[in-house]
Order: sequence, then C-alpha cells, then structure tokens
Amino acid sequence: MASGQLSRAEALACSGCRHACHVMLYCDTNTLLFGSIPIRHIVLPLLLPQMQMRFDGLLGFPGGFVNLSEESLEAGLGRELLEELGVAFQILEEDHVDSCFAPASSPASSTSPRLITHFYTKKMEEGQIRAVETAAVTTATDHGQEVLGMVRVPLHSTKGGGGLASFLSHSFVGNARFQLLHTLLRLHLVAPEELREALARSLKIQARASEELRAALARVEGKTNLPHHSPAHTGSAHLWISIRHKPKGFHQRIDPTATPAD
Ligand SMILES: O=c1[nH]cnc2c1ncn2[C@H]1C[C@H](O)[C@@H](COP(=O)(O)OP(=O)(O)O)O1
Repeated sequence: MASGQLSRAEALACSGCRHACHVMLYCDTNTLLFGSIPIRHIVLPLLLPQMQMRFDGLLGFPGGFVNLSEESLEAGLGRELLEELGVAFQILEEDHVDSCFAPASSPASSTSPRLITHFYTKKMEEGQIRAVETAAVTTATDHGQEVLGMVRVPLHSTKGGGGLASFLSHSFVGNARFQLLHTLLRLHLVAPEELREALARSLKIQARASEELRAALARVEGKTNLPHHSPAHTGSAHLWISIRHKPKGFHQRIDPTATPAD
C-alpha cells in the first residue's frame, strides 16, 4: 500500500478523523479532436475524465466533506455531487478506489483532526456526462461560487507537447493530481510510457512558467529597466488590459511601475 494509504475499514475506524470523498466521472467517446486530425496518442474510443476548477483556483474532483455521524461516505458524496453538479448520483461502495491521509499541502491539513480523502470512479455514458456538464452550469447551486466550471482532462498529446502534459502542469488541490495519475494507469486510460512522457514534458512546461512568473513579478515590482519600446517588451510577461468602451481590438498597455499620476 502506498504511503498514507488506508483500507476502507481502517479509514472508517479512525474516530477522530475528518473525511472527504471525491469522484472521477468518465466515459468512452468516438468523438475525434478537430474532426479527424490524427493527433499522436489519441485513444479510440477516447475517454473523457472530468475535473473541476475550484473557488481557490485549483483543479480537483467533484465531492467534499462527509459527516459520518449523519451519513455514509457514499451518501455524503452523493449530496456533494448534487450541490456541485446539479445531478443526483447513486455512488456505490463498489465505486470506491482508495482512502488515504491527505498530504500536508492539502487546505484542510493544517487544522486537526486529520483529514482522510476517499476516492471513487464512476463510468458513465457519454450522454450522461454531457447532461452533467449542462446541469453543472445551470442547476448546480455551487456553480460560480465553490465551483467555477467543469473541465475535461485531455488525454491526448499535441505535436507541440500540449494536451495531457499541459493539463498536468496546472495546480491541483491536495492529492488530486496523484489520484488522477493513479486512476489513468489503473483504468488503462493512458499507457505508462505515454504518462511518463507527458510528465517529463509537464516539468519543462512548469519550468518555463516559473521563468515567466518571475519575469512578471519583477515587472510588477518595478525591478526591470527594459526600455518601453524594446522588442523584449512585447513578451508574455507584459501586462495588457482590454478597455471595453474602446473600439474592438484596442488595448491599453498597463505599466505596473507607473504611479497613478503618470
Ligand atoms: O479532488 C480532490 N482530491 C483529493 N483531495 C481533495 C480534492 N478536493 C479537495 N480535497 C481535499 C482538500 C479539501 O480541503 C478537502 C475537502 O474538499 P472540498 O471539496 O473542498 O470540500 P467542500 O466542498 O468544502 O465540502 O478535501
């Protein structure tokens, strides 16, 4: 068993622990990206796992805290899914994948009692997943508040190294990235070699993003002395803002080093 992992029985026996349950919904589809372009690594039938952008800007799976004195793990997860996705789900014990102590980086881990996260997967029909995507932005009470939107996980790789690699380089809550990777392998949604390649690319994407963020921070803090018309000035670290009442396409450059009187 991986470090921090518990059996379901051990997890339920932890009297002082808090519990949170999350689920990965996924389906098969024959849809091709861009119609028919044979992008390397596209898997047929494609599999579409779902995640969500949370209120804190992190990616995670739908779900949340469960109160074991009032409900079972699965009933609590069903309640959370109704709030976040606007759809009533029947999550079963057989959908349970694993339970583990949340890592120290998890938002709820800084407070005691300890948090145990339980992970589930549920395979659906493509039409059901599409209905969930619609309900998540129409009837779900959490939409626009705790949940900013549902996102599909791209399992393919583009020629430029995008797709899964780019997705994995985003920030995830708690052990959600590990849950995703483990599940992609366990359900054979991605081959180990493809995943290894995507992770290696993802590290490069993150390194580039770190450089861009450092450059952006330096500009915001007024630490760069780049002349305003230098070609380097048009790089991605430059901040631009669209002005709504100006003609379409008009952009005003924001100089973060300027005082309001400038
Ligand atoms: O997707 C996840 N995978 C693993 N752990 C997660 C995930 N999402 C959240 N968490 C951790 C960190 C959170 O503090 C707790 C509770 O989850 P959350 O979804 O934020 O709970 P509520 O909706 O507020 O009930 O679990």
